[in-house]
Amino acid sequence: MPPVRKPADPAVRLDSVSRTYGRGPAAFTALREVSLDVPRGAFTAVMGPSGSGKSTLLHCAAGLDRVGSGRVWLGGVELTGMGETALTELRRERVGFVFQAFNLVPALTVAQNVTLPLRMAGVRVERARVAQMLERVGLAGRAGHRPGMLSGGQQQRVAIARALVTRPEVVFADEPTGALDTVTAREILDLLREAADDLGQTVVMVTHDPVAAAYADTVLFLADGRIADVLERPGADRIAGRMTTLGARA
Ligand SMILES: Nc1ncnc2c1ncn2[C@@H]1O[C@H](COP(=O)(O)OP(=O)(O)OP(=O)(O)O)[C@@H](O)[C@H]1O
Repeated sequence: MPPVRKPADPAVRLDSVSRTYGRGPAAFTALREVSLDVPRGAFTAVMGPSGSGKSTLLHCAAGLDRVGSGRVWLGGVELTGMGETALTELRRERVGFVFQAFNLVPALTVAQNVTLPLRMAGVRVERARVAQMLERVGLAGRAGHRPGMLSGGQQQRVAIARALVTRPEVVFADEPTGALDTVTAREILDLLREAADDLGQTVVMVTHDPVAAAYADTVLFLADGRIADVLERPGADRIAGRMTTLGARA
């Protein structure tokens, strides 16, 4: 009899996740029984009207926020019920983050910013690996510069190198192009796309921009805290059209 192959664990799994902010009459349910699997090595975009729960979904999946009910796994490890210390460690070692505001440490050089997660995790820093990461994001000559000497797009490249350097289970990007001009935004999206294609890096990105979402393999649409639709490899026009029917201005 052929061996039974167990399907590979998804990079992220949410099982019937709900999240309510506040209590009593002021309570607001931002996620309502959301279930999804994010496949490994894929680039997934999360779209939806303002307030539909995109950031809440990302924070719950990344272990930055606690769910009210339901269960969350990251790389086969269940986050739900994990203690704060274990969660912090897991985020440090298995998750990469890219934010709209770059979030670099201004007093540190580019190379020091990139190696920060490794040093915090007590992992020996391989110089060659850092050089390789800076090369990948097009900043080979900038290792000794401070973030203040770089453009916004260059700072976001540093943030991407920092997110990739630990070879995390997932890179979560929250509006990574929100503060950038169109041309620079495309360059950042190319880097995220290449991380998935060349490194097999799982990427989950929240965005408002249909053109940005069109770089992803899969686009999830949220509306009122629920998954309203999932499109595979849609073009920007189709994404914009779907957003319009969800009541958003795309
Ligand atoms: N800490 C909080 N306390 C109370 N309500 C919150 C909190 N965080 C988010 N919310 C509410 O939950 C809902 C979903 O918020 P969330 O930030 O996940 O939406 P979003 O889709 O990311 O929105 P946007 O596109 O505007 O960033 C919103 O109505 C928001 O006001």
